[in-house]
Amino acid sequence: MSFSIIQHQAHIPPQFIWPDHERPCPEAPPPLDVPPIDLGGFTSGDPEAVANAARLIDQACRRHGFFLVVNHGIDADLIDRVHSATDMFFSMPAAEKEKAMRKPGDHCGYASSFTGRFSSKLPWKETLSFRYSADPDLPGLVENYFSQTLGEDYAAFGKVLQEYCEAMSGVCLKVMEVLGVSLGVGADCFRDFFIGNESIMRLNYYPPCQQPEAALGTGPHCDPTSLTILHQDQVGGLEVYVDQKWHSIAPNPRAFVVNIGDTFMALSNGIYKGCLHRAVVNSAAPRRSIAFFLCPKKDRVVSPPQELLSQGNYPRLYPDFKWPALLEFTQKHYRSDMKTLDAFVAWLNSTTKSSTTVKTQNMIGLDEASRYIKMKSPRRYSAAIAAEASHREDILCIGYTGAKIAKASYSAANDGDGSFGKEIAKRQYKNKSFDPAKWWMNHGTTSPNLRKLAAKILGLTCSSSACERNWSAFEQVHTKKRNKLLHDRMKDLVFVKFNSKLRQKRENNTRDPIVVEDEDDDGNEWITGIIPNEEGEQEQVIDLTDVVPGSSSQGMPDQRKRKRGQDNRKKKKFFPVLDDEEASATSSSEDEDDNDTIVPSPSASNSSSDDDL
Ligand SMILES: C=C1C[C@]23C[C@H]1CC[C@H]2[C@]1(C)CCC[C@@](C)(C(=O)O)[C@H]1[C@@H]3C(=O)O
Ligand SMILES: O=C(O)CCC(=O)C(=O)O
Ligand SMILES: [Fe+2]
Repeated sequence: MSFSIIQHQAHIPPQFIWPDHERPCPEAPPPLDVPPIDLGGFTSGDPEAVANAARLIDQACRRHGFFLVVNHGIDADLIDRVHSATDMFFSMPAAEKEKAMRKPGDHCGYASSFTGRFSSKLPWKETLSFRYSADPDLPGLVENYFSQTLGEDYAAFGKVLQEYCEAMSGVCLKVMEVLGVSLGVGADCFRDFFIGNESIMRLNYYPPCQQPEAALGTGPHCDPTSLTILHQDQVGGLEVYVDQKWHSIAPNPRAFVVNIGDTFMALSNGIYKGCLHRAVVNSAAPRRSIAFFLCPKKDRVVSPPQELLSQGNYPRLYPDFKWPALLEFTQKHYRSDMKTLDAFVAWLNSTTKSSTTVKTQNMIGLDEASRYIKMKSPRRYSAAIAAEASHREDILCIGYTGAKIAKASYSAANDGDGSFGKEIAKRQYKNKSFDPAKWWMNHGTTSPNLRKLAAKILGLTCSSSACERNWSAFEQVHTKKRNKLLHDRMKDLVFVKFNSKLRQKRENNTRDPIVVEDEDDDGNEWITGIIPNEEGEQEQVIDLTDVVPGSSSQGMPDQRKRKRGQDNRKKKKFFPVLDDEEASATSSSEDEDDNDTIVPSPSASNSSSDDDL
């Protein structure tokens, strides 16, 4: 679909028509008050200029993430040459532009109206995107792209854009210094993170549209990248959504419009925000904007600096990730909008459950939480680690909530708040073996709601091993051949088996817990009460009446003799619990059972899948 045709049509194709609630405002929106950051002043090192720049950028980024950069030092002539080159490219015949056609799943190349990419709400624009790398080992990446993709006739075009990208990379690093100072982590912190950045340059061309009230040049979105440096021409059309309404950002040829992207929002642990913005079109004149999207090197892990977290900006809002994963998500799985980062995190969690391609070291809010927990309370730490190991948001939240509770109790106990401040509360808090749930039940009266929550969460078992052992006992009772036991009987058998083993362990306390004994249970004689002795003839039944609740002597199988092969396994106490008919029912299959491999006692290796946790 070529704009050279549709841009003159009174009625635009339906795919370009946006739903009413997303259409441009009928009236021109009010201008957004974006502070001009004097980059030259900051760079001069003048304390007042530095402080002023940091203050203004902090205010803007905590609110909407947009600001202007002035006194940036970029040659106005260079900017003009880029706009001219942009005009030249988009005025070429479609066939020429299509030599650089974007390939599906790739963010580079020429795209027109995005017909091949989205089925509705198509943006009214043509774009040309390409990679830039600040890596000194990759000089001239932009220049080469143009020569190789469009031919040597475009070498000069590529040279201009290469020079512009290098200038943009420099401006970004300077802005990162200001952001570092404003967040109190130092000028080098974020700057160093983006050294050698592998960024994206995009030329936007918005043709005139005969139904501008129903179309959008670029739909509402937050940039998934780290920082965007945008230079728009004098036509205007950029709008930002702040305080529940759209605002315009007036063109200013001497200023770059800069905004925080999702990746930097994650880097700042949500302190600085990416913001919803869009581009509207008009029926009279084409509009151009040039966007440089700063992205970190592909191997950089996007994780807030420790200095930020130790300042108490905690818990973690986003897990660790690498930019290529987010980029792939926007190119192959999700159309960037205002929820891209949240959708990405959910996607990340689901993919990390099935693969380890993405480091799962920091799940949602947990890494710092579990570090805190470990420092304060090993038991809570184990809850968090179990949660982390389980990849389960609900348990993750417990881990994270556990940390908050740990933090609350720690500060309360130390600040001497109410019931928390009693000597016994402090003493028991310092006692690491004291049960945290009991601590809260004893001393949480000052905050009853938190006490209830704490008791629930800190009282949770943080591992499933007890359940696993029980399920293993179940597997030894319910076999493929003994599968007709009634539900209650089944429960009783598992109860007796599980507890008889516990009793054996307790009685047989000489057992070295390290040595894993061959804990076979002799083909389940414990169920029928038929126990082979050393010679294999004498069979003996032990009356359970006083041991197993609900069993009755008449239910006990009487003595039966049965020839057995020499059985030199250790004689063990087992408790017959089947009544006669069931015993006979199983005894016929019992012989078959004998050739079942004896199921080993539940082992730690019985790892459960996530689903079981
Ligand atoms: C990584 C990117 C994806 C987009 C280009 C860069 C940064 C901004 C993204 C985008 C412009 C946000 C709005 C939707 C989008 C599809 C577009 O209109 O072009 C986005 C870009 C893209 O996915 O190509
Ligand atoms: O063209 C504009 O003014 C904004 C474009 C934009 O937001 C983008 O390309 O991400
Ligand atoms: Fe954008």
